[in-house]
Amino acid sequence: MEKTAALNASFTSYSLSFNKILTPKNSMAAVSFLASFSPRIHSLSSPFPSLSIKPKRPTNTFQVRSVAAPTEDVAGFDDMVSGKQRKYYMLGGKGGVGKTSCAASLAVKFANNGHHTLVVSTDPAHSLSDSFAQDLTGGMLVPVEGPDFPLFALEVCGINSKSKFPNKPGEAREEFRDAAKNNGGTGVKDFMDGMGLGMLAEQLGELKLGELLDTPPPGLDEAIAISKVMQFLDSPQYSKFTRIVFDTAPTGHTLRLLSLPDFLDASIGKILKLREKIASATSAIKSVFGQEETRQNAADKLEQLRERMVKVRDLFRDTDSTEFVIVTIPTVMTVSESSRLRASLSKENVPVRRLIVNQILPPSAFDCKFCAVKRKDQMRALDMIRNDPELSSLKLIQSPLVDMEIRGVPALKFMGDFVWK
Ligand SMILES: Nc1ncnc2c1ncn2[C@@H]1O[C@H](COP(=O)(O)OP(=O)(O)OP(=O)(O)O)[C@@H](O)[C@H]1O
Repeated sequence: MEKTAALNASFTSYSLSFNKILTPKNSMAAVSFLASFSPRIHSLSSPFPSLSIKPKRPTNTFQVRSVAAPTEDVAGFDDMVSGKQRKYYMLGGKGGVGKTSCAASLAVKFANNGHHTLVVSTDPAHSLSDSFAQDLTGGMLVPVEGPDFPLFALEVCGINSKSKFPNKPGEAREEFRDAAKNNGGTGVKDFMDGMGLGMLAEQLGELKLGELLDTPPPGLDEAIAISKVMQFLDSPQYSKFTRIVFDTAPTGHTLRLLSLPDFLDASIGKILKLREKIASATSAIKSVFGQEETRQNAADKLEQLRERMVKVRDLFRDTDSTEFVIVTIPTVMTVSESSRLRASLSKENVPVRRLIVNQILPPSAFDCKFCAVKRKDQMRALDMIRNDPELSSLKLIQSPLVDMEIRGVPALKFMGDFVWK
């Protein structure tokens, strides 16, 4: 009872703070612009109930159909929300394009449609707390206040986080470092160099172990975080979650994360094989590796790590339960990167169906010089999408640049209503 009252009070205060940002004047402008974007905007509930939503068609309107013609019909939000079997949505793209806002708005919409939802940030630089305007730090499940149905958030593996959650990056790295070191890391290489065992040392060198240990492959933290979240999700306590939304790290990390299992597969396999060889070489070298039991533990740890990475890769490839949504903005550079991301995801067999083009300039009858140039630029980028072999087949979701920061549950609901249709 107390909790409900607290939730309501908090929701009201969020609504109030949102209303403070959205003045009746700019809200009206935003709403009529949104109405011009799609006929379905009629159903959008304005943060100002007294304002009616009148669709009008300003001069500079982008036509969805003229931008991209998907080769296959991709179902809309109705399909994303239907069914109680668990589904995963990963949102990714270049830094700053609006991944977190889109992920958070999707999570709010799932929760408001009756799904127990979990939104997870695996981006080492989290912004879920900022996006929801609530403190969601701590590396544990935190209830998000505001949505109609339970929504939980989890920020994992922030580089500087003081997380209590057992997968902060320090631990992820230590886990990897320990496992690899016990199986023939740089210490062993130096030792063998000193003993004149050049050939074996060379073989170790080939594995680039020093590099691996000093700078663990980018994407490792995120991969370990995702794999641990998956471990939790297998437990009964988490079985209630039917929609899991991942706010992933910027493109580069995601790509490396996808190639990581293969990389680790090869490296770990080699490390384990080499360990056997070296272990039987001399008892002096054997002593470097410690007791048999310790070696076995370390070997098991490495093997577990490899298995978990493979699970993460399999999750990304599961067409029935998973979808990767690319978020971009209409600039040539960002669209080019999105195209490369799509190509890499296709190569890894990761299902992608939708492309969100965020921050499109609102239509206006009177453009200033700056806006006119900007609009032309955006048109060029949208044209690129239409002609891009990787992107043109995706369902295009156009999301307008709004004149306020998307922050807090009411704002995210507002955004969700025009992005997720
Ligand atoms: N359509 C939009 N209109 C106006 N502001 C937006 C829009 N989309 C996102 N923003 C704002 O842009 C900023 C960056 O958004 P967000 O944090 O969602 O991006 P991101 O891709 O997750 O960034 P990062 O890669 O740094 O995590 C935020 O201040 C957000 O409120």
